[in-house]
Amino acid sequence: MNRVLSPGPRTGRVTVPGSKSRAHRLFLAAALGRTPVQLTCRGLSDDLLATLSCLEALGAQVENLKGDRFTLVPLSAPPAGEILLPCGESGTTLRFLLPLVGVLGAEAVFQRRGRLPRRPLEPLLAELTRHGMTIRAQGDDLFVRGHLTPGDYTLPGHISSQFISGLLLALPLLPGHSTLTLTSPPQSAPYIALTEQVLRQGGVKLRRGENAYAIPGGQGYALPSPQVVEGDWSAAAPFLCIGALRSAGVTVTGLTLPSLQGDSVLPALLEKMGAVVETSPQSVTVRAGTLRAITVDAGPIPDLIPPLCALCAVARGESRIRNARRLRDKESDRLQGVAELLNGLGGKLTVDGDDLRIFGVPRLQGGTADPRSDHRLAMTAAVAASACTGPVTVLDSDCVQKSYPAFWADYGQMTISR
Ligand SMILES: O=C(O)C1=C[C@@H](OP(=O)(O)O)[C@@H](O)[C@H](O)C1
Ligand SMILES: C=C(OP(=O)(O)O)C(=O)O
Repeated sequence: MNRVLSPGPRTGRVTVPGSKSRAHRLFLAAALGRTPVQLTCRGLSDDLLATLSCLEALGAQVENLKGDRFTLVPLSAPPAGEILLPCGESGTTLRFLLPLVGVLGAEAVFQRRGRLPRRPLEPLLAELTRHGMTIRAQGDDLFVRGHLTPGDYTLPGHISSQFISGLLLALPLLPGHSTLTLTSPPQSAPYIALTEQVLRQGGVKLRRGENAYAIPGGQGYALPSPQVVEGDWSAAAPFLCIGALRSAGVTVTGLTLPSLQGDSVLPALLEKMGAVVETSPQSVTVRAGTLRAITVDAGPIPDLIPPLCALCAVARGESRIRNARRLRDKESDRLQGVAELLNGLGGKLTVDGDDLRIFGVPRLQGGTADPRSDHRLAMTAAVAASACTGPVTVLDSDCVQKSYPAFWADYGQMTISR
């Protein structure tokens, strides 16, 4: 559905959904444990529902679903025969479940939608194949069988941290000792820290050396119950950026500080740009200041970059987003996509190799924004509308379902304050 956004700065208060990254990991750890875990996660998104559907297909059970709360009953043995795993467009679901299916020795078909079949997977597939699994692509589906064996695994660190997280979650369940060596320094490193946090909470041990892990086998998950998933800093980002455009500001609740989520660095980045930030244990409020350009390394915070670019588009001076090549491998080519989307609304952005250069202008004009079916680009258009003089038409705005189904409802509740 196309959606027309009125121009102008917004003010209001928003409660964000539970962290998608933390929830994926907790759901897996719960499904692989011995006793049921009660989970509360505000605003389950399509990606999280995909993970839950796959875990159910593998034999776990979702029980007593009431609003945002449910009980996950662990899987014992996966059902015999070919199991269909509907991953939707979720990279995390696919990359985390591939090695786990090998641990379970299940025969499965990973179903991929949207851009997912074209996102990077090769290095992970090569390691899984080298360690006992058979993987065959047919159209958008991946046919997988075989038992994963313990041993020495090697992965590049700079393509997707999800390859690394997937192996770290699965290898401790194998009967023997494994190692995982990274051949290049990890990007998206905070996401690996989130994985290590859930492993610790599940009582799973591993030793981290420099770019290598030693992973004892024969372990199992024992996640304490209940678990309440903390708020999602990536989902909060568009609203916090909108707050920086108006002195009345925006308050976001449901977040935790400090948090291991890499995107929790946003308040510090906004302060550096000149916004006024107040944090309390319950909320974060961002208000306008005189916005100035910033230079940011996209490596640890890829999902923050699109909404931040909308703010940089109207900050004084030239902003630089460095090391942003991996933005090309997300639900869309976000490097090109964010530049074209904001330029279409009156911004001045250029892609310069792996960097983005953003030349701040006083106001954006508005127009049509094509998010390329990418939720983070659709939310970026919503930030941009707050800095526009004319309306913004967002094409295919429902793509926000991937991470934040209530996004437009929450956005619509803010008031436009001129
Ligand atoms: O592990 C995770 O939860 C994620 C890791 C990041 O991907 P990459 O490691 O591919 O950068 C991030 O962009 C994605 O939205 C979620
Ligand atoms: C890239 C994302 O998710 P995934 O890799 O899980 O598809 C995202 O949510 O921005």
